[in-house]
Amino acid sequence: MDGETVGGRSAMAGSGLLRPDPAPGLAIVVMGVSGCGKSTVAAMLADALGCGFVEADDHHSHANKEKMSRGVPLTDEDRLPWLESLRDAIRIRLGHGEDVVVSCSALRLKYREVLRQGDGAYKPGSYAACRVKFVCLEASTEVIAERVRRRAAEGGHFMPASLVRSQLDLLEINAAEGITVVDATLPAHAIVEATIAQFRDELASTAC
Ligand SMILES: Nc1ncnc2c1ncn2[C@@H]1O[C@H](COP(=O)(O)OP(=O)(O)O)[C@@H](O)[C@H]1O
Ligand SMILES: O=C(O)[C@H](O)[C@@H](O)[C@H](O)[C@H](O)COP(=O)(O)O
Repeated sequence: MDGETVGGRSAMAGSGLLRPDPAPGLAIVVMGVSGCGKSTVAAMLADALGCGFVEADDHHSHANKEKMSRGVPLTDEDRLPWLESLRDAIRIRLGHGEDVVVSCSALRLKYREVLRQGDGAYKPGSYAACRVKFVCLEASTEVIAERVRRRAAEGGHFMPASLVRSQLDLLEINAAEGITVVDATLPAHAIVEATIAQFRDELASTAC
């Protein structure tokens, strides 16, 4: 039987039963410099929530990956289509009322503003109301450099250790944005648990 909306709630026509609107879904972007652990944490978080996972590295053009592998930082022009592709992926999930976890460096406010537009109702600057939230993993330069060096030496990633400096130089966090900053040296499962606890009331997902 078709439902109808009554006073912001769905009613089963004829049955008299009121059903709350479905939760609108939440996007959690795990952000930070290369090597901070965002892919590791984001994949575990999506798994725990039973929701979709968007890995930003999978949205880079071949040209972007090739440039970074040569040790050349991306320009904002290189980043824009990448960020827009991630914004669109977020918008699709939120449009379906689903949660989604995204792993993306999102180092600057202007990059995060593109991702926030994944919430079609987002008004620039209304950070608290936005359905796109950010969790930033932070660690010392030494810890980050060691992780990236080890990962590159194992041959599993295009990002060279030489780009760590430019990543750290770009990272900006503005207090007004309300970004959750987490110690990236904590065990990944502890970061996942703390993140779920923080956003529990806003998540559509009940699978954790
Ligand atoms: N919480 C953690 N504690 C210790 N090592 C970690 C942690 N998270 C990730 N790592 C390791 O650090 C390296 C970089 O992690 P990765 O998830 O690829 O980072 P990013 O996606 O931010 O570049 C990997 O070798 C990974 O196994
Ligand atoms: O795992 C990593 O090392 C990062 O995710 C990396 O692959 C990311 O794609 C770059 O950070 C490019 O973007 P920025 O130059 O904007 O950080």
